[in-house]
Amino acid sequence: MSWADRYRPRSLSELIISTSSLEKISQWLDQWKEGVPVKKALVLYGPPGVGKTSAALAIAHDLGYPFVEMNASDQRNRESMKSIALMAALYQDISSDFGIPGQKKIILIDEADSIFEGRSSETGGDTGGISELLKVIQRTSNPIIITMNNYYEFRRKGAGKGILDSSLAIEFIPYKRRNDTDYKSFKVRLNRKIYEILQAENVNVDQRSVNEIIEKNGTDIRSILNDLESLRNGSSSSGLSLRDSQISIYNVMQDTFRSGDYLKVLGHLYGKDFQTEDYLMWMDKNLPAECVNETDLMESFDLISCADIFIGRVMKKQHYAFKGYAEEIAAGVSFKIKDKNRHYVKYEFPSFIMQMSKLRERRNARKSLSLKMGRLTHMSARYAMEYLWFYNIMDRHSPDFGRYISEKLSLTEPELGVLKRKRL
Ligand SMILES: Nc1ncnc2c1ncn2[C@@H]1O[C@H](COP(=O)(O)OP(=O)(O)OP(=O)(O)O)[C@@H](O)[C@H]1O
Repeated sequence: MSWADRYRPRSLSELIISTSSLEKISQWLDQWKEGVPVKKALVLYGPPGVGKTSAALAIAHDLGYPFVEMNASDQRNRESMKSIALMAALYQDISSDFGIPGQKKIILIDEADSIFEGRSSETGGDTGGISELLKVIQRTSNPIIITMNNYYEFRRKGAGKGILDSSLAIEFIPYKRRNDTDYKSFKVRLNRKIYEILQAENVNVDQRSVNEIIEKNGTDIRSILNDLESLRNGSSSSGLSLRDSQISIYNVMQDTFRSGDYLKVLGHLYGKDFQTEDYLMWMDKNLPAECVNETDLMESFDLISCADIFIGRVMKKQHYAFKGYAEEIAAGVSFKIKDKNRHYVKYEFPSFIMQMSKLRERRNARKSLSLKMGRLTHMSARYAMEYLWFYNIMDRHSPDFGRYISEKLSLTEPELGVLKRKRL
């Protein structure tokens, strides 16, 4: 199943449409909950891939009605329209026979404008199907939803005008200008949807590539999702690829543990934009959870420690060519793990990196606190740093001191932590 199908909005609240369109649809739904409204048909029109069919399905879901669907491009003739009408009528009769009063169903006529395709103009392109549809609308007590691309073309032909006049028509994507607030909210919601899909699919694409895809496809969400998916499959026509985009440490690690494809992992490592030493730390932390076989675990750790030696040489001698050696050795873990773990493993953040970042934060807080205290007491930051122990004692013996200093110097949370000598 494609991403566009898998992530089709199920309810109206998940649909990315303008507030005014949503309001109109909601009002129409409310009317159906109370009885049979004057406008029994809802026409949703707009360019492809903007959510017309999804909206119809979401309406059926939200109303809790079953639906009968007819794709007009498949069966364009009078008979099929008749059978729809018959089914709708039958359904109600059966419902009332079984004592289920008022059970309605939605009749969906998808891509209605294709009913005219290839028809002669003598009858306005209509072979009877459209006039039959008009009759269904007039007689039915079921909600009818009609989707189409070209509203004005439809209106010009046969009974098209009659249908549109007796329906509530809503245009999809009526963004007038690019700085329109609806367009802005469309982009925010679209980005959120994309982010959620990428998370669920465990795929990492950088924002630049996402923006380019949105820019290229405009408001066609189906094409946007298709392009993103083809990026993942490596068959993108957009000129972008995951290589250009950021590949997360998480994905590379997963490929190292599970793909068994040494060259693929090496390719990721050459194009990565994270540090090799971070990659080694992540591997070190998560190897035990991934390896189900002790020998695999031992041999993999051996490779990681070997790679670490080369990273050490990079740091000591500033010999950056050794980084490549470290990567080639570490990627070897992909063929060391022979027994693949088939279960889901939640990777953990390496505690060392976390500890280091906390230490870095603490060091910076020490510096900035010393600078502030130095200014207050007319001494250098370096000198003030030597007296931090003293300020801490002052604070412990007189809580007012801490409060006073904190307010006077507008101390940040980490700086206050240093003053109070809070543990990391
Ligand atoms: N407004 C939207 N909100 C959320 N997802 C959308 C929206 N529009 C399209 N999509 C995504 O694109 C897919 C295709 O949308 P849909 O079939 O509803 O478009 P359409 O407007 O009916 O297109 P067409 O005119 O080609 O039939 C959906 O399954 C969904 O994943």
